[in-house]
Amino acid sequence: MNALATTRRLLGEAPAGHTALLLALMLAARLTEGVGVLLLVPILDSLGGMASPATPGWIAALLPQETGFGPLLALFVVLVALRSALVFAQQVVTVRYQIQVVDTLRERCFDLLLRAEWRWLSQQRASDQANVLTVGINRVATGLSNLLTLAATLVTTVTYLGVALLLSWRITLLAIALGLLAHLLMTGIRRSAGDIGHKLGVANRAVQASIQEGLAGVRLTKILRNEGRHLTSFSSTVSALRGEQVRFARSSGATQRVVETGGALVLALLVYAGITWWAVPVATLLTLVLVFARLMPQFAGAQQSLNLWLNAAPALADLDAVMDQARAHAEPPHPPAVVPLPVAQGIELRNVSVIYEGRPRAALDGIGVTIRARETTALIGQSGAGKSTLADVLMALVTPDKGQVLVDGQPLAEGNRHALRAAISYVQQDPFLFNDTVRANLVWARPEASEAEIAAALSAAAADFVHALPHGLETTVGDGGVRLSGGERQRIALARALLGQPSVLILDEATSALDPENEALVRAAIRRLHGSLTIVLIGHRLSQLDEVDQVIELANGKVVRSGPPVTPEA
Ligand SMILES: Nc1ncnc2c1ncn2[C@@H]1O[C@H](COP(=O)(O)OP(=O)(O)OP(=O)(O)O)[C@@H](O)[C@H]1O
Repeated sequence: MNALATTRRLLGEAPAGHTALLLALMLAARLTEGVGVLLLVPILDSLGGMASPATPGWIAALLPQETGFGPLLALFVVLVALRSALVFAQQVVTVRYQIQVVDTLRERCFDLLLRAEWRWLSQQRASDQANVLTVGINRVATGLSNLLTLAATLVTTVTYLGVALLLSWRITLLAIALGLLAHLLMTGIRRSAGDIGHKLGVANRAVQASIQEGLAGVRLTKILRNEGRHLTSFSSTVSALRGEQVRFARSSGATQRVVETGGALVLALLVYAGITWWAVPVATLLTLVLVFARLMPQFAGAQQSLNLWLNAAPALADLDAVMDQARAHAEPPHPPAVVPLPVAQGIELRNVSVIYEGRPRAALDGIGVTIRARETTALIGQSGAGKSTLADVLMALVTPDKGQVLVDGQPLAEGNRHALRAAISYVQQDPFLFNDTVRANLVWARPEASEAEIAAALSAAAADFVHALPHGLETTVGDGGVRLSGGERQRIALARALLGQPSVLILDEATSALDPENEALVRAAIRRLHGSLTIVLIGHRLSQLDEVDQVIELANGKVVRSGPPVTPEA
């Protein structure tokens, strides 16, 4: 995406009224400033002592007859105060404008990601998405603020040039010609700003991934005593980022200094031309020098803003790419109030196949199984056999590439995916808990749950230990539940799943990481639930087959065994 398209895209995000107000404020502030500058000519004239009066006839005609030095100065101060008020209003509106555009973009991107198909999401790098939503969007904000500064600078430049044209068109045209030449000479610098911006995006993603993965795997890092290696790899990604930042600072700093020096040269040339070639009156020349002296930093600022904008533009392109992909993989929208499907008879997978992109082998290959209602089904198989994928199909998280899902004998309609999901609760091997209280973690499944329902769910999940915690239900569990043991986390996750009042409960390796005591507690809880709801137990092998009505064994994405459990010979 080039910078122009990016600009159009960003402005498209802003409410038109806001853009118009901002431009109107910029224009009014700059016009007031221009009038104030023009007023300097009669003020200088009124001081007397000038060789020849310079006030053009049209300015004199606008002023009351014989306006003295005092009233002219007072008018000047009023104009400066008015300009300050307008600039202040413009600054406030600019910040609001910027916040609104950036927050809208961030929220829309986050929403698109949350509503994307799980199959696509699971293949993305979460740290890249986090980077786009944090660092990337901040770069977009910086870019936008520079774009607005650029707009303000351009309005100021046009106003000043207008004032200068009114005073001396020859000097002004010479100044414009020199300015355009300088702009052309800086083409290379602008191109490099865009290029560095792109590299900064890559470097930022690497740093984010390094932080996220480093922190997520800190336990393993400690065990393997790999702290030093992690730090080295982190430092090298950071130093790559810093390298790009320094390159950019050097190129934009050089631009400023070149513009500053070139500016002095241009100013000297203009004064020389004004005095020796065109005999411009001193008051006019002094005012013009003031105008151009103020224009030089504006010009330098415009170059700087342009560079910063070009540098930030790739971040918006990255954001757009993520949003486009998420949009392309969006799940069908669901109605605001989802009524769970009853799942009174069961869920049947008929000849279901799932092939992940880039994988030579199907994760599920022509699967035909029925999960019967209010029975407990054990889904077993070696690692990679396809168990989790099958669970994802059952939960309507993954739509099969081939075959059908039938709920109570009816093919599952696209629009009913959320209704099926609402009927199912899922507990995974490493349950996810928010860094909040136990209560908040539980009611996440059903915000309207009563105290009695919470207590019943805790009891059914053998999680009554919660009442003995220092603050009971109000105890904070820490990041991901670190302040609880694995077994406690698992039982809270089970209680949360039960609080959702599911028809189907899927436990994905829910006990495999637990010690025998905790495993026995969770298993006993599951046993008590037998017959009251549909349960799917996922595991590599089934060490304890009690209360299991059906065993489905998968290997290489195919069903290799299905039927009642075989009781070992006594
Ligand atoms: N998001 C994904 N993208 C690409 N391939 C995937 C994805 N998820 C699973 N697979 C592949 O699909 C196959 C089945 O994986 P799945 O996770 O369903 O097996 P599993 O039986 O649950 O394994 P485990 O017991 O190790 O969790 C594997 O070859 C796996 O690598």
